[in-house]
Amino acid sequence: MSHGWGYGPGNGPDKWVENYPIADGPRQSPVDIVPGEARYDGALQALNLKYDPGTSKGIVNSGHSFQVDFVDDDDSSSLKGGPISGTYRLRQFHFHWGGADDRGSEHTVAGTKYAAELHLVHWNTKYPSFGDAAGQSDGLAVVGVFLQIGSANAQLQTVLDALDSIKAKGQQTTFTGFDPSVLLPGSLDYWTYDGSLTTPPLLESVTWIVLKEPISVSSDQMSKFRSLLFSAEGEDASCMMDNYRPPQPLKGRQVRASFN
Ligand SMILES: CC[C@H](C)CCC(=O)Nc1ccc(S(N)(=O)=O)cc1
Ligand SMILES: [Zn+2]
Repeated sequence: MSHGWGYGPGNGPDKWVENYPIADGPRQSPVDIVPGEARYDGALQALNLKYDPGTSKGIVNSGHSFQVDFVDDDDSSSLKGGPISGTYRLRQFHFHWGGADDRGSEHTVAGTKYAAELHLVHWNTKYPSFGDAAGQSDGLAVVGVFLQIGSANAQLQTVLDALDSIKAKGQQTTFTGFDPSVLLPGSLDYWTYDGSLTTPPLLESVTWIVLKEPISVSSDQMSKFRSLLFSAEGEDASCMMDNYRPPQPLKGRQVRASFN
């Protein structure tokens, strides 16, 4: 069996460069966002997110996270405005989280780690498909939302209630009628910078849009994330947690802020 990438001591983020040399590239993600060093850019437009619950399709345990996949045959669920030009279609959303409430996010804010981070993955419709877009410098746009420990999040709970049926790697089930807008915070203020996928193949094709305001998640809800397995049915069970890549060097990149 191939010794695929993961988050363990033998195949984790420090080892990825062996099979994915771009791991040491010039525009890798995530990064530490230092608010005092982010430059306000008045030319940045407001985010224009339009999501149609009719496009949500299913939920799957990918073995690295779990994701909700969307029908992306038209612009029903799409992102416009913000730092991007044109229309980017929603493909999927997923999360990264820690083994304890003090860690789990990929981006950090002046060194602060959040308990988890939501990624809404969109692709540029100037390219024929997600796979094509993923290989282009302006191909993807990912909206990142921090999850901060606090009161239970009822909207998030509807997603967590589906996890019992996708406990092991490769398991999936239908997940229709879900509007991901309910997972967004009140403010759409954001930081933005040019980066990459945060897991292999680590392609440098992502315009990152990280929201400043976190959403809440309770400690009990975080335990639900950790009840998933990295492993497939019949394999030695290994709990899915700490599936985050630590911050990478900025290498001269500027993080811009949409707010003052
Ligand atoms: C060509 C197909 C594509 C590269 C492989 C499948 C895929 O979608 N990967 C992916 C998506 C998002 C992130 S993140 N964590 O949001 O940066 C990381 C990895
Ligand atoms: Zn992600």
